[in-house]
Amino acid sequence: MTILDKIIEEKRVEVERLLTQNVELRSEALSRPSLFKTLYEAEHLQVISEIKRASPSKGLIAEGADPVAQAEIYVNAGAAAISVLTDTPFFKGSFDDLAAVANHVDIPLLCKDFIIHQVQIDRAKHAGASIILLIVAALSDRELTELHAYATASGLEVLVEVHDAEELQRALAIDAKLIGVNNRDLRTFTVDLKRTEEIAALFPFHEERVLISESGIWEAEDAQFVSNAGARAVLVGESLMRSGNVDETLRSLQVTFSEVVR
Ligand SMILES: O=P(O)(O)OC[C@@H](O)[C@@H](O)c1c[nH]c2ccccc12
Repeated sequence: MTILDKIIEEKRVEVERLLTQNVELRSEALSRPSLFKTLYEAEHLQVISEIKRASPSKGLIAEGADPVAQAEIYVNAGAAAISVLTDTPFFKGSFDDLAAVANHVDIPLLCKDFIIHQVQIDRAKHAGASIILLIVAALSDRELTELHAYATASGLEVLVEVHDAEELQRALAIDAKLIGVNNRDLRTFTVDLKRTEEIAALFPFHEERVLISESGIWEAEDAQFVSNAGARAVLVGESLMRSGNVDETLRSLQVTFSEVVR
């Protein structure tokens, strides 16, 4: 059993609990700018900055981090959006972290979790997120289609995460606009930025879609590599959480675009 299977198993328990507890998850209409628009109109590589306390591959990263203080640094350093991990058992995040950040920043906000049921989408929106993540590898075609439609109808944007050519086709089949390549294999934890290059070679850049490169971005050179391949944004967690100068690290990643996306 892979770690992804274990996480999904845990999510099924979480969903059962949410459904039986009948938690009140109605929420107001959203008022955050569109991430798609922000990225599509950008003039240089954009950074989606993540609040990440721990991960199954790295263990503790920054357990005691203050998500609000971290988010404020991200905003001031020009982050296009903020991602907050909300899974507790494996990532030590929470919906309290997400809600706290939501109350302090007004840029696009991603609820980073393993979504397998609509009730999790309601919960993400309730906590103040404007974007949810759907991981193609964790979902059947039917689940992917239904959850994508449900989130979109709820007024949320959806980042659809892929790892190979077949998953890219599944993302395109549901007309995903924001497509993320995870450079980390969620089954083996191997990180390879060439994943972005491979997917970019198959990506329909002439259509109104945005390619985002996720994971394993540490320095400007990494950012430039995926930017040259055609990414409009990077999703960065660990290097920002560990940085002694978050502002400087984040600014250094906002490199120039390649011709591919112009
Ligand atoms: O810490 P990194 O290597 O910069 O990675 C950030 C982000 O891409 C990673 O946290 C991530 C990408 N997709 C995910 C899906 C679930 C959990 C986490 C992730």
